[in-house]
Amino acid sequence: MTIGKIIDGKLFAAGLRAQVAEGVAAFADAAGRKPGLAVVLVGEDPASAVYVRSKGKMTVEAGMESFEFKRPDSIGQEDLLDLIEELNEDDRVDGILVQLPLPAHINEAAVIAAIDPAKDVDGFHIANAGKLAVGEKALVPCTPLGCLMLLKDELGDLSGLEAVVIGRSNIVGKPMAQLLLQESCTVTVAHSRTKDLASVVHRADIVVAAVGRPEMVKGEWIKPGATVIDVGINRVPALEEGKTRLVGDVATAEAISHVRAITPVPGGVGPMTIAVLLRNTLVAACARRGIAAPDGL
Ligand SMILES: NC(=O)C1=CN([C@@H]2O[C@H](COP(=O)(O)OP(=O)(O)OC[C@H]3O[C@@H](n4cnc5c(N)ncnc54)[C@H](OP(=O)(O)O)[C@@H]3O)[C@@H](O)[C@H]2O)C=CC1
Ligand SMILES: Nc1nc(=O)c2c([nH]1)NC[C@@H]1CN(c3ccc(C(=O)N[C@@H](CCC(=O)O)C(=O)O)cc3)C=[N+]21
Ligand SMILES: [Mg+2]
Repeated sequence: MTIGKIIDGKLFAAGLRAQVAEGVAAFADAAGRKPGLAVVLVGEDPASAVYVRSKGKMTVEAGMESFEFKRPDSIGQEDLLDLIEELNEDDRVDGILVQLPLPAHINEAAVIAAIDPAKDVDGFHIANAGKLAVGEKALVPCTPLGCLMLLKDELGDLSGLEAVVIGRSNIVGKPMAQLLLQESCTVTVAHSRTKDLASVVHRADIVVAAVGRPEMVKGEWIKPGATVIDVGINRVPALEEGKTRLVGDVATAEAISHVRAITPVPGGVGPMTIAVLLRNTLVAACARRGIAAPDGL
């Protein structure tokens, strides 16, 4: 039995952040100011608050300006749209991220549509999603772009490979499929209505699991030698009373003996998402100022 490689997303992300920091310094020299990222958090969800704090810390560590806006659950849609309008007009702000999900009384699509596409560092605006779909230069969603970077680092050229993406959300599954298609993979997108998911997954040289179901993808589903990217972040009860732990969408302990390589949870895709967010903020800042973005980002 061979054991596959564990892809160190945390290490790769640290390298990317260091590269971004160099680009940030060059931008600041040329523009006379730092790139700025505004993060908007609505409500009190403790997990979201943790992510936002960690994003803010890493933004500052990369040499960028971090602006945080916390608003109560009770905020009205109009007030939220007014805040976004202010951020659109603020020249110190190059990137705007509105933490999702939003409370049920707020129309998420309307909020995303209000963000200036040039500042849409999540790549969720229809203008960016459309550009990605037709192959034009766009701000690309952070999580799938981070997954693609890990895949290219592990596999090199992806062309001709069978890729199966499990999940079809606008923020992970769909843009992931677009990116893999652009790399000339043969792409299948599976979802909750897919029949016989196990056999669909068994065709794949590349599996990207973005479902939100703890350890749903079983080891024996994986074709021997496939590369597996586990996007899932699921909090489950730990052995110790009252504690929780994070697991992905893949049963990693089983899968490890089938794969060529696999991302762990934690320490895989999650840190890449934040590093790519900083990368996108630098790219957006450069584009807004007409400054060339550093190569190889
Ligand atoms: N690491 C990171 O940085 C990030 C991690 N995540 C994590 O990734 C996971 C997915 O996130 P997201 O895309 O937002 O989730 P969504 O809930 O928006 O989408 C989940 C997708 O999985 C599909 N699905 C649900 N059940 C099954 C099933 N039994 N078999 C096959 N497909 C199924 C759904 O199908 P259908 O469309 O038919 O309902 C849907 O397309 C979550 O665990 C989330 O926490 C998300 C963002 C960033
Ligand atoms: N507008 C918007 N953009 C997002 O990109 C966005 C969002 N909303 N809402 C929530 C999801 C989730 N997400 C994660 C980012 C980092 C980790 C991450 O760093 N995870 C660590 C572990 C963190 C922990 O221990 O809890 C890891 O996997 O190693 C996870 C999840 C971004 N999201
Ligand atoms: Mg909503």
